[in-house]
Amino acid sequence: MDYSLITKSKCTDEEDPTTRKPEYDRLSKLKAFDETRAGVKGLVDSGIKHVPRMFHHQFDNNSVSCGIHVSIPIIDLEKVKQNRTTREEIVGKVRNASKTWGFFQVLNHGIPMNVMEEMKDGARRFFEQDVESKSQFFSRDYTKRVVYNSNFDLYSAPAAKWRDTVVCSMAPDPPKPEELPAVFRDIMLEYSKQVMNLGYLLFELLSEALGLNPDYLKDIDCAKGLVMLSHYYPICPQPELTLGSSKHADNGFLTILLQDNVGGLQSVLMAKPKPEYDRISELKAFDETKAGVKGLVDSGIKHVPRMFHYRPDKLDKNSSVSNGIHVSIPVIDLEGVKEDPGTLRNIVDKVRNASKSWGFFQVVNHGIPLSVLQDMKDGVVQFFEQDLEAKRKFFTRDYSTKKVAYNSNFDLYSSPAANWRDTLFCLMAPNPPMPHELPEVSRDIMMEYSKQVMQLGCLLFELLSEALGLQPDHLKDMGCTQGLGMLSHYYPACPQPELTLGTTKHSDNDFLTVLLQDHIGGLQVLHQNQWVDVPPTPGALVLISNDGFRSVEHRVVANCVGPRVSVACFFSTFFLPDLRTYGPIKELISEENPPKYREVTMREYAGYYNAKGLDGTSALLHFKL
Ligand SMILES: O=C(O)CCC(=O)C(=O)O
Ligand SMILES: [Fe+2]
Repeated sequence: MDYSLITKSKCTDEEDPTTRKPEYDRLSKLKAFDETRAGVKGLVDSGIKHVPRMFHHQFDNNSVSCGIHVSIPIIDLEKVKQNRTTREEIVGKVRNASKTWGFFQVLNHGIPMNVMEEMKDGARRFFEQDVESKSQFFSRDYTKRVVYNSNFDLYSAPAAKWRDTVVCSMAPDPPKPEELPAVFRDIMLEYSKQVMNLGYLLFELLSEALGLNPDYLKDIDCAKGLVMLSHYYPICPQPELTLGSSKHADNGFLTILLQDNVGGLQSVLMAKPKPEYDRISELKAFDETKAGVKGLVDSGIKHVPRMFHYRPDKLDKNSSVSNGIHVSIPVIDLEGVKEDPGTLRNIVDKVRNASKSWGFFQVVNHGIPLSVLQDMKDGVVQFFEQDLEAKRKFFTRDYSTKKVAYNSNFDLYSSPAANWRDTLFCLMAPNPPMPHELPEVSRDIMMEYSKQVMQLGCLLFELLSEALGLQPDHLKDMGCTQGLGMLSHYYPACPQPELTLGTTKHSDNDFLTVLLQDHIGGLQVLHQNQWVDVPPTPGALVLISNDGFRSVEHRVVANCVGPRVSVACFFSTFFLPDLRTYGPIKELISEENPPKYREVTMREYAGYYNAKGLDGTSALLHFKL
C-alpha cells in the first residue's frame, strides 16, 4: 500500500494567500486513506512517524484533568434490589449525577468481569486480524448489519479522529451469529445480552429519578434498539496533534460505555443519558420567530411544545398550599410611616419580622397612586399586544449594549426548560433610556412608574436599614438605590399549564425587588418547604428583600385564563458599570488564580461598611466581583 499519498502534503506553510487555493488537497488525501480499508491502524502498521494533516485538530486549552479538581460520580448498584431505602438512595444519586454531569459510572452493575474482559479482547482481535478479513465488513452504508471503517464522518468532519470503529446493530432484531465477524461473534451476543439487562435496570432508575413510574422509559421504547460501537485507538506518534474522539454529544437515549485500562478506568461502565430530541433546533426555531410565547398562542397551538416541558419532579404541584388556609403571608400597611415615630417603629418591627421569617412581604398604602399601577399594567399589555413588527424592533439578547430588550426567556439556550412567558427589560437607572428609546405605547407610564418605584425604594431602604439596626440612610449610602432594572412580564394563557411554569423557581439577585402583579395570580413563594400562593391583593406591591443570604425562592405557575402581567423592579448594583456587584454580594477571599469568592449577606455587608467607616463607593469596591 502506498501511504505516501496520505502522509505527504506538498504545501502546508507555503500556501499563497493571494490565490486562496485550498491549502492542500484534503479530499484526495481522505480518499486515499479511506481506500486502504485499513484504518488508522493501517497507518500505524506502515510505520508512520508523523500524524497526517487530515488528523490535525484545533484545540481549546481549557481541559481540567480529572481527579484534581473534579470527581466524576460513581454509583454502586449492588444494593439496588435490596430494599426501598437502598433503592431510593441509588435513584437519588442517579438523579444528581444526571443533572450535574449528564453521565456517571456504575459499579456492581451485574455484568461479570470475565464478560467485560472477553468483550475488550474480542474488539482487539477484530481490529488486529488481517486486513483482508476486516475489509469484508468495510463500508459506509449504515443500513448494513455490521459496518467497519475509520471515521464515520471522514468526509464531513473538519479533522479526522485517530481511531477505527466497527458498528453492529444488535436490537430490535438480533443478528444471526453468521452475520457477525467470526473473531468475536460469541462474545458480542453475550455482552449485548448483558448490556440489555443493565439497560433495563438503568431505565428503571432513570424513570424513578424523573419521578415517573419505573417502567415509564421502557414503555416508551427507550430500551428497544441497541447499537454497539467497538472502537480501536491505535498508538499515536504525535498525540498532541489529534484526538481519538472529538467533542460530541451522543444522540441515543442512553450510552453504556466500556473502556479498557489504557484510559485508566478499569472494570467500570459509564452510562450517559441524553436528550432524545433535537432541542436546540426547536429553541432556535422558536427564538427566530421573535414572537415569543404569545406568538405560539396566537398561532392557535393546543399543546405546549416540548422545550417548555418541565421534569415532573421540578413542578411539584402537590406541595403547594393555598394561602389563607394554613398560613397568612405578611401585608404591611405603610400608612402614616412619615407622620409619627410610633407608627414608624411599629412598621420597622413588621419589616424586620417579615424579612426574617419570610424574606418577603407585601405593602399597601405605599404612596404609588392606584391609577399609576393600573396604567403600568395596561402599558405592559399594550406593549405585548401591539403588532408584531413594532414589538420585534426591540427584540434582542444583547443586554450589554442595549438598555431596552424584548425577548422570551433570557436564558432560553441554557435553562433545562423554557418559561411560558415573554419579557421586556429596561434599564431605568443609573442611566435611564431617552424617552424615544422606549416603546412608544408604554414609554410615558414606564418613566412615571419607575420614578415612583424609585421613591418607594428610598423609603423601603430606610425601613430595611432601621430593621437591620443601622442608620436610616445606610443602605442608600451604600448604593442600593443607584441601579434599577425593570422587567415587564407577559404570561399568555397556557393550553396545558400542568406541563410548564411561567417563571422557574429562583431567588432574585438584587438588594430588593418591587413587584407589581395583576389579578390573575400564580406567584408562589417557598416557605418552610412549601409553595405558598401570594394572592393578588388590590393595590399591593410585593417586596422581595435580600437582607439575608439569599432572597426567598419564588416562582410563577402557568395559568389557563391569562394573559397575566407583572412588573418586577430590581434594585441592584449589577447595572452600575463600575460597581458590577450582583447580590448576593461576593467577597474576594483569595487572590489565587482563579480568585475565590465567598457570598456574603447584606447584613455582613452593612457591618463591614460600618466597621471600616468607608463611604458607600469604597465599600462596594471592596466587594466588587
Ligand atoms: O411575575 C412575577 O410575579 C414574578 C417575576 C419574577 O420573579 C422575576 O422577574 O424575578
Ligand atoms: Fe423573581
